[in-house]
Amino acid sequence: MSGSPHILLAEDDNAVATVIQASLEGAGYRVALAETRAARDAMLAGAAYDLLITDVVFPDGNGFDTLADALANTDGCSVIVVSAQNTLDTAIRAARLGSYDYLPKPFDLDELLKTTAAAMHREASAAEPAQDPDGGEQLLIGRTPPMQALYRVIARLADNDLAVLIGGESGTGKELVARAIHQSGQRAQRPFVAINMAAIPRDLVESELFGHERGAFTGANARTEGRFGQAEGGTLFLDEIGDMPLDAQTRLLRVLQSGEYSPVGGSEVRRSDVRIIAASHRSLPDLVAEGRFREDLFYRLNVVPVAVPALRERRGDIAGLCRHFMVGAQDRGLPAKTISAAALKLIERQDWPGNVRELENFVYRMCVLARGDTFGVSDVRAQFVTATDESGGDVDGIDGAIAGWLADRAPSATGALYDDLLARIERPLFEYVLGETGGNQLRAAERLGINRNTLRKRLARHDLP
Ligand SMILES: Nc1ncnc2c1ncn2[C@@H]1O[C@H](COP(=O)(O)OP(=O)(O)OP(=O)(O)O)[C@@H](O)[C@H]1O
Repeated sequence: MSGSPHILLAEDDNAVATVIQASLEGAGYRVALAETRAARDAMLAGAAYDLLITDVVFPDGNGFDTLADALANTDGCSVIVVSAQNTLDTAIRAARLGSYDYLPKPFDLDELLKTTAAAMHREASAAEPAQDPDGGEQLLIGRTPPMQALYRVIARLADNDLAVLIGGESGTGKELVARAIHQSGQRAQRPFVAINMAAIPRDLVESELFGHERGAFTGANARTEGRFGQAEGGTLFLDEIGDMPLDAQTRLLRVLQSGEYSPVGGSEVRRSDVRIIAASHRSLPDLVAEGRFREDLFYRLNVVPVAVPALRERRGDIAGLCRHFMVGAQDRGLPAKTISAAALKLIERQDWPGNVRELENFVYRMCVLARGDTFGVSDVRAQFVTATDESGGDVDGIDGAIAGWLADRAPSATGALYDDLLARIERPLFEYVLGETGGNQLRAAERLGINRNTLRKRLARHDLP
């Protein structure tokens, strides 16, 4: 076995280490084990490994803090980071350290084996360890697999200037993703400038983007700097790019190709150094097919497509987002509240067609309107009813009502749920049908499809006439 690749596995949890070690050895690798950060760093200095698979949180400190130094002494050892700290910051720190990949825990052993095999065969040039940044403010909340996938893409975009096109439904967080790409990259200290194409009158788009000289058009009383100028050295975020008029698209394409632009009404040529991130909630290929978006501009912007998942595809993030927005509510001067576990379950079942923005507004509304310090199921349901009335659609329906009823009950309560729920449903059902038949029990029984005597007995049980 001495010729097979040698892996150092740094993992303080014995059970996890045993499983990973067995799986790697089963695939033919030699595996050495380090249970602390200090042991890991000492072993890296003392022997040559082809690959380090390392956890992040160790009893003797954060595994990232010493990793760059420890790797500097190795002969280009590849790294796979495995961590339960599933934040964007972890993905970015892993990428910055030149790690081959980052696997959020829990992960699939097959996935680890695939990543290990790929890391063994990768090009040596991919291993340039970069500076390890300090963890910044956490912008994006979410730890579900779709968010992990998104973090990995963002981390890979941090150290280059490739154009990015962000897709995703309205309110999913596209602008936040653009900010995260900016903040985690080398332009972080330079401006991030956002412009929403849908919000600018057609005639003003070019002057908004490139600025104008005094007197360039009626009303241009002073010289202004456009967004390209404001974003110089940083990132320009073009939101709702699908709404950009065709002539402005042509101009933008020219600027992206040449790296130069002139203000409207001016002849001075300026060089531009901005990273372009565009976003659209509409499908740009569809707009291209309809002749409303230039195909060449689409390809220029779509160098790296990034898809932001809808909230209903990551319901597991809803609780964390709710807590995040409840803290945010206090920053906005709204009352501090907590939320019951049952109410959270109800919120998690919603579809949230307006995505995170709708959830955020919902939480703020609850903070203002709910009585008491804790939102309960009834508070949440009352707000859903309001939302249904506002949208004219069925937000929750009978499934939601049953979920809410169940959520009010202790999970350990057993034995009577079925009868209790039927009794709860029977009363309004009977009342409604008897109302329709003017109190005629025979016709009500026919409509209900049950025996008249059965109906009579049940009515007596509910004290209904
Ligand atoms: N993952 C997230 N963590 C925390 N807040 C989020 C997250 N995603 C979205 N938000 C919040 O939801 C709101 C909407 O996000 P954002 O404006 O980025 O969405 P968008 O996809 O750009 O929307 P639109 O398509 O309408 O422009 C913002 O207040 C943002 O802060």
